[in-house]
Amino acid sequence: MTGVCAEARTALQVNEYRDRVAALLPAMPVRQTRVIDCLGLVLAEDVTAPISLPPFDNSAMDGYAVRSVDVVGATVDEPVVLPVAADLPAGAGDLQVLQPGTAHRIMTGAPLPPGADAVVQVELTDGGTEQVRIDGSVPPGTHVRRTGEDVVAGSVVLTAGTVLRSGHLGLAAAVGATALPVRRRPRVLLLSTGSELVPPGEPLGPGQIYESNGMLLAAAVTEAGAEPIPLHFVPDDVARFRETLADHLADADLLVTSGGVSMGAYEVVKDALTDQGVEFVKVAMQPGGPQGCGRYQGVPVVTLPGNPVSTALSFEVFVRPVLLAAMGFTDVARPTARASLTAAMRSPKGKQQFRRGHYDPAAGTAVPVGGPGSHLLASFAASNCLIVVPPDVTEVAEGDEVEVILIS
Ligand SMILES: Nc1nc2c(c(=O)[nH]1)N[C@H]1C(S)=C(S)[C@@H](COP(=O)(O)OP(=O)(O)OC[C@H]3O[C@@H](n4cnc5c(N)ncnc54)[C@H](O)[C@@H]3O)O[C@H]1N2
Ligand code: MOO
Repeated sequence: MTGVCAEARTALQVNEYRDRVAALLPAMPVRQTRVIDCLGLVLAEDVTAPISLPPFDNSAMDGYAVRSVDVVGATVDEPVVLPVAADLPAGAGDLQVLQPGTAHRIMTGAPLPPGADAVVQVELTDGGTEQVRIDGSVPPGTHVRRTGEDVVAGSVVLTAGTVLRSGHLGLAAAVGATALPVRRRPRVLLLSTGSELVPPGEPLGPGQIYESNGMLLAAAVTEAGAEPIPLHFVPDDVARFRETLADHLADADLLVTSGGVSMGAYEVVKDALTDQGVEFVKVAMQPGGPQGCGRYQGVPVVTLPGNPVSTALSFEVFVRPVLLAAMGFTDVARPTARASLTAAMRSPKGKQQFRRGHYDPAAGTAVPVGGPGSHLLASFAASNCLIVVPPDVTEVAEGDEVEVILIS
């Protein structure tokens, strides 16, 4: 009992440990990055449009460019007939002036010829190519898209801090940008540990399990917008652990390991990194109690506990916010909600519990999914929220209001 009490006293609170991890990773440098590679990243500087959009007055319809005065009073019964003096497909560059009393056949997106002030859409005509019969009048400006109506050259089109979505990237391309200033994605070295691990695809021997934390973490790093460098796994062998990292540390912004951090006899991560700049601690949370962080050979390290849900949750609570902050996101927290719990739950005293659940926004309920065990990966996968039970709460009754963190 003495050890447990001592541990409870020395355990860090979730926020304290989160701050320690957060201090490890600096903001990533800003790089001009190919537009296609910027999806989901934060724009680091304002972007100014070198051109207007549209860049020139052009037609919004397939039809005929005219002077509106030339078609005043045109109707089906009393049409106006004009000679067609030019044909303007989209991309036409060499424009003749539209002479009074003539029409130019024009396609959507083609530049409006000088002298024209309106477009008659083809449906109001006989579609002629030598001359055209126009069955309706059009006021000036009809079906004309004006220069700069959308964007004026020299104006800011994308503001620093924007999280770049498809529309923003389309706009960047529309004003001719090939690269945008964004913070580089952190490169995250991932190494799992455990002599029981076997890669999926191979037969399982006695006592063996498939390695899954590496897959989960690589996907979670990608989901966060960072770049995983998966080193897969090593057995519980300190020399192998160090050798495997040796060639890759120089390329990494962060090393994330899983397993080997608890109290057993073969804690490879703890053995390899203790007194090497990494401190191992207990955090007052469940799952995810045993943790470690620091720097190994100058590289920020976060060592996650090996149980699959512990790994997943520890990444969620400690690593994901740090990656987002390093990429320039200001809002790094997941959305939360208040919900009515549909079944009673117990929680260990002094620990912040993150139970897996299903949040139903319409009903305002949180349904616990599976039990508290940190091996219950299927329950985690079936969840869309984490139900938070604060450290000072040991029992929550059915119908009690709880905080949920929305993770998907
Ligand atoms: N005497 C104590 N034992 C344990 C304590 C403790 O405080 N005292 N803490 C428990 C808690 S809580 C956790 S969490 C685990 C953390 O242990 P490790 O980080 O050392 O993890 P391992 O022992 O290596 O593995 C735990 C568990 O997870 C499985 N595992 C590990 N890596 C993977 C992987 N890459 N893919 C799939 N599954 C993995 C492993 O087989 C074990 O079943 O310690 C408790 N023990
Ligand atoms: O704290 Mo461990 O991470 O529950 O299973």
